[in-house]
Amino acid sequence: MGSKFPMIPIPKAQAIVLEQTRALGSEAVPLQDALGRILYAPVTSPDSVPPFPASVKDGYAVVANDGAGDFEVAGEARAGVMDEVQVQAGTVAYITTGDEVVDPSVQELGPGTIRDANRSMLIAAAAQAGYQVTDLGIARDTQGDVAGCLDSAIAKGVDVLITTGGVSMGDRDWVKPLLQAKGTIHFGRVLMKPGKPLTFATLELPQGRQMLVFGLPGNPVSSFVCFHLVALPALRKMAGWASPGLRRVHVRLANDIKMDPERPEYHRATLQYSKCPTSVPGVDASAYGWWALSTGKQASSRLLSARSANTLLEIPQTSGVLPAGSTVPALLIEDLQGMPEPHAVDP
Ligand SMILES: Nc1nc2c(c(=O)[nH]1)N[C@H]1C(S)=C(S)[C@@H](COP(=O)(O)OP(=O)(O)OC[C@H]3O[C@@H](n4cnc5c(N)ncnc54)[C@H](O)[C@@H]3O)O[C@H]1N2
Ligand code: MOO
Repeated sequence: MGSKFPMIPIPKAQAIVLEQTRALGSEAVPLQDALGRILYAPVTSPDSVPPFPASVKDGYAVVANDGAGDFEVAGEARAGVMDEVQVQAGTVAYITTGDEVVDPSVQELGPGTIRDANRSMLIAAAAQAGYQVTDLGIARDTQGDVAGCLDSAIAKGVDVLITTGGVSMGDRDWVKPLLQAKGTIHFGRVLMKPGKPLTFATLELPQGRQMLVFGLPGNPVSSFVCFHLVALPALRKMAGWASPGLRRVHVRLANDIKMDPERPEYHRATLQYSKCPTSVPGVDASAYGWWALSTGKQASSRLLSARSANTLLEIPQTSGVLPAGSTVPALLIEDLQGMPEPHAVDP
């Protein structure tokens, strides 16, 4: 029997998620924990900048009243008179599911077990977005264990819960049935590769609050792609970003890419500014440009396809091959500080 959830396109899934995501008021965090967070309200400095005559160095002088002004979080320490700052509120928790999944620190893998690749990856990705994630451990594939972990997220009153695994069609895939019993599933299948069984639900919490739940597929790459495409924009909106979607640029392919007639693919690639890093017919080998180099085989179990990936190429759902040299839309998932240096391909 097929899934009862309609397959929806990714832009629709993203729109549903953002519609359900609210800004949540403010919380105080120590200044040093405010990296990546958005100020809840403007902060005004009582001091002039610079706070003493330094015109030789700085090239200007101000009177005290001219020096006051609003600061982003990065400038907050200079704004002064505080060791805490009010930022947009929001809490996040994470649960791995799977009988076969074990803590990565185990010395030797037993038969039929696999180290948990998703937990550290997703907790780190949420940390990059400014959230310290509560780790709720590993739930076994039993109704009781998954329900127990969901209940502890509810008891903690977290605003966002991210889970991996247990969202497909097996009789031990408990995430969807439990979310349906405890809340509302907004979608349970998305037309995307990888990540088809991606699930999004909302659960009502006391005092009119709600918890957003992202049931990401267990395959490590599927969870990585789904996190960036669907959960990250929600975290950004909750954090106060006015425009929380991934930034799209247009780049040229350095490799041929085979397309899939069944699903649009989010192909992991490294975007770099360089001469063309491969030999592409008709391309001037001495000219610089923005090139996307595929990370190789894109199987959803091959986490190496995420290594060095700073972009997801939006490969259309159709048959045939997109030849190297074609221009494609690309979603940025990292800053570009780590991209290969141009001179690395131009000694
Ligand atoms: N009848 C159907 N079966 C499946 C469908 C379908 O449409 N109909 N879709 C397939 C697709 S596509 C995906 S993606 C998977 C996702 O299923 P689950 O979310 O239930 O994932 P699991 O079965 O729990 O795990 C999949 C795979 O990944 C490994 N895994 C899981 N968690 C981790 C982890 N934390 N660290 C490392 N590896 C992990 C797990 O061992 C499995 O090998 O469903 C298909 N099935
Ligand atoms: O949609 Mo699944 O993520 O292809 O393996």
